[in-house]
Amino acid sequence: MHTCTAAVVGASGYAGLELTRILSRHPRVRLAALFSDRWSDDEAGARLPLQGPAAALRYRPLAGSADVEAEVAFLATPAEVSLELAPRLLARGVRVVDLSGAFRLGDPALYPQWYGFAHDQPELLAAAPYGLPELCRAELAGARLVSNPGCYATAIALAVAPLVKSGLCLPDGIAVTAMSGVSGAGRKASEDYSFCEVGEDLRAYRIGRHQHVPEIERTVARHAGRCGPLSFTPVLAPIRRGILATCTLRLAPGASPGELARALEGAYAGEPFVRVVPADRVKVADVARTNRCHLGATADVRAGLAVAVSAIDNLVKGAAGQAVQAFNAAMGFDEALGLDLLGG
Ligand SMILES: NC(=O)C1=CN([C@@H]2O[C@H](COP(=O)(O)OP(=O)(O)OC[C@H]3O[C@@H](n4cnc5c(N)ncnc54)[C@H](OP(=O)(O)O)[C@@H]3O)[C@@H](O)[C@H]2O)C=CC1
Ligand SMILES: CC(=O)N[C@@H](CCC(=O)OP(=O)(O)O)C(=O)O
Repeated sequence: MHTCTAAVVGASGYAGLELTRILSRHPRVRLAALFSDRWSDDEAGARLPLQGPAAALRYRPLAGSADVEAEVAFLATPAEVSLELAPRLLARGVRVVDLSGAFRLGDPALYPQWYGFAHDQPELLAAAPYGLPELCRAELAGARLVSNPGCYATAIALAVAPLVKSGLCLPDGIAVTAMSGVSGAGRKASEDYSFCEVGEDLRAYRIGRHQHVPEIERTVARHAGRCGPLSFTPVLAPIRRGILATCTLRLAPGASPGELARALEGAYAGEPFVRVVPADRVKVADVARTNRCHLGATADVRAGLAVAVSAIDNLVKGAAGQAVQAFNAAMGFDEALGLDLLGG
């Protein structure tokens, strides 16, 4: 049975740590290299409670990552860093799963506005399959470059896309508010994310201009045929991890409340990581440290609106777990390999 050698770049970050944990226990993966500048030469076992051979690996500086001797590299790096690394690694025959937004939007013209940099890899951008297996599985088999979805985008697209596709909700006028734990911002040492600023507080940010807006619109449109401009308000919440997204959609004429939950159940029947539950039972605590998304929908008939609620762990289904799920799909492995130990 083939065992795939893997490297994690950005291994000292929150997503990189989670990837290291998951990959160190993946039955078809051997972790071969961990790249981190700040932890260069430290033993992985001294930073994380790892078991097995992964504990003896030493972090290596990112400068040497052109020499990645692994079949697959997981890039848990900022988007500009991934944009530079991915083509170099692909040219050396290394398969790449990128956790950043560098390859998510399809169109290079969108990058200056939403990510603040110009994109110089239009061919890779056009060709990179989107690593959200529940909605884009067909693209993933054999992929050499996987573009892993954003955390908010995962929670929101999984809730919204089937409701629009079913015709029960309209593609225009969708509005979403989603709260995220602070780990969503990465290991930033800035005042805004310090304990005293974040603790016991809630605040909205980047209203209507968050980088996941075009990603969500693209994913819903590809799955459901159309998605009008979507309004998104992210909110920073005083928890470590987890996202709760509340999505409001206009009900189509004649759509009945009971049909909404049935549309979600039909869309995700047989999916190991998506559970449909009553909308007021969707809880971050139930998905924390797992690769699951819990979601539900109900109708506010008086207002003519559907309300869909979705919860994920931003570091697992929103980042590292999803990356491993998409990697499994690309390799032809069972999608749950290495992820089942995180909790069923
Ligand atoms: N946190 C989350 O919930 C999610 C994150 N993502 C994406 O995954 C990627 C990693 O995120 P996350 O782990 O949160 O980020 P962190 O900030 O926690 O970690 C990023 C890591 O990348 C390395 N790095 C390499 N080059 C640079 C650079 N120029 N500037 C800063 N860091 C650099 C750093 O390691 P070192 O200094 O040791 O080399 C750092 O630890 C990002 O693209 C992020 O947008 C996606 C979905 C969810
Ligand atoms: C709380 C918080 O700050 N969250 C991050 C989510 C980052 C993410 O998912 O990633 P990409 O940068 O890869 O799109 C944000 O809003 O930017």
